[in-house]
Amino acid sequence: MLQIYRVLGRHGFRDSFFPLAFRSSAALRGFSAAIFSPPVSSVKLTAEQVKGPVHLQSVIIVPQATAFPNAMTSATAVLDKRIGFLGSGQMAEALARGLIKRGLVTAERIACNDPNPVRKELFKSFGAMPYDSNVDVARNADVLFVAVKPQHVAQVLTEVRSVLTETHTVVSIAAGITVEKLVEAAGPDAHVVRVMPNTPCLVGETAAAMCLGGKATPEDEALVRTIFEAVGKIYTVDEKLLAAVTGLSGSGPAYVFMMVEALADGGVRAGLPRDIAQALAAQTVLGSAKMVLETGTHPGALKDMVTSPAGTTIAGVHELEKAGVRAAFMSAVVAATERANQLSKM
Ligand SMILES: NC(=O)C1=CN([C@@H]2O[C@H](COP(=O)(O)OP(=O)(O)OC[C@H]3O[C@@H](n4cnc5c(N)ncnc54)[C@H](O)[C@@H]3O)[C@@H](O)[C@H]2O)C=CC1
Ligand SMILES: O=C(O)[C@@H]1CCC=N1
Repeated sequence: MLQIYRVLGRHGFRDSFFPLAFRSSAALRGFSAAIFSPPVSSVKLTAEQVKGPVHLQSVIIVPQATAFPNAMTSATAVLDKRIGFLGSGQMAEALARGLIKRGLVTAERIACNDPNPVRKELFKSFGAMPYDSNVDVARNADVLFVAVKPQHVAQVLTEVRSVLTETHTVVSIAAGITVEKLVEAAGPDAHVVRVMPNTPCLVGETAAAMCLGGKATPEDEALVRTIFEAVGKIYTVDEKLLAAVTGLSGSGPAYVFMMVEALADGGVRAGLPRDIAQALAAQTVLGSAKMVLETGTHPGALKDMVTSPAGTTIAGVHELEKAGVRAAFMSAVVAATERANQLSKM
């Protein structure tokens, strides 16, 4: 029977479970702060918990209070890798800040470059290390995020190609740039992972998907998973599905922000003060999303639970249906998906 050890949570850590094989393996080097309980072999593990040690091959657990006295949320691990950003724009900032906030990396282990000095100053302001060239970033990073606009991806990868080694994991977040193009620019030996994240990684709630390319290994995949699971959720998909991911979750925050803004406007129109209307709108979206995720109940059934016969909600729902709101959301996802497909052909 699989023997399970429990690593007791300390200083805000969640308890973790490890199969016996990992108790003495290299994967646990550095777990000096962890306390092992007696084996608890009867414990029921979720698939995620069993996968845990695999993800932890490149991390070291330390007590959060020692490592990150100012961390805003509890972290389970510190990544033993340096992170680099080629391009320090909106998405790079959201990811960098999210990773720091979650305590996965310390800011000084984040390298970045950008031709815009304002962006470099901004990264410097939260403790990251700006460099003068993309090559310098690559030399000072193990995980190298390509976070420029799609049309600049080939150029920046070609620039750093000569300094890439097999220890680099190159992660492109560019919409529509295929792994084939990434490998063409980075070289056939590059460990390439293509990810489509979204900006809520800033608050630890990204919805992302990835696929592997070039010489990328399961270790690269596990590493990228560790990074994105620190700031939300990530799924591995076939590359052909990444355009749809881009149309749904990559672009999706914009649709939801528009919805929150419009709901708040409706509240103001109905007489609420702006600040209360906006807070109620955002909290309603948050709570409803949580109900979908945590209950596993179909959203249609959850909607039915709100709509009383001849009540208020059905009157509102009727207006949404008359305006074609469902078709509008579907069309938005499809249009953004088509645009992502266009980008990959350019
Ligand atoms: N913004 C979003 O919500 C999401 C963006 N993405 C992808 O992330 C990538 C970046 O998007 P954003 O952050 O929104 O764009 P952005 O325009 O905010 O950031 C791109 C940055 O790259 C810099 N840059 C341009 N040429 C460069 C070079 N040669 N070397 C280094 N830096 C250079 C620009 O100065 C800019 O600051 C895009 O490929 C996009 O498809 C993916 C998912 C979501
Ligand atoms: O609008 C864009 O092209 C990027 C990709 C996904 C979200 N923003």
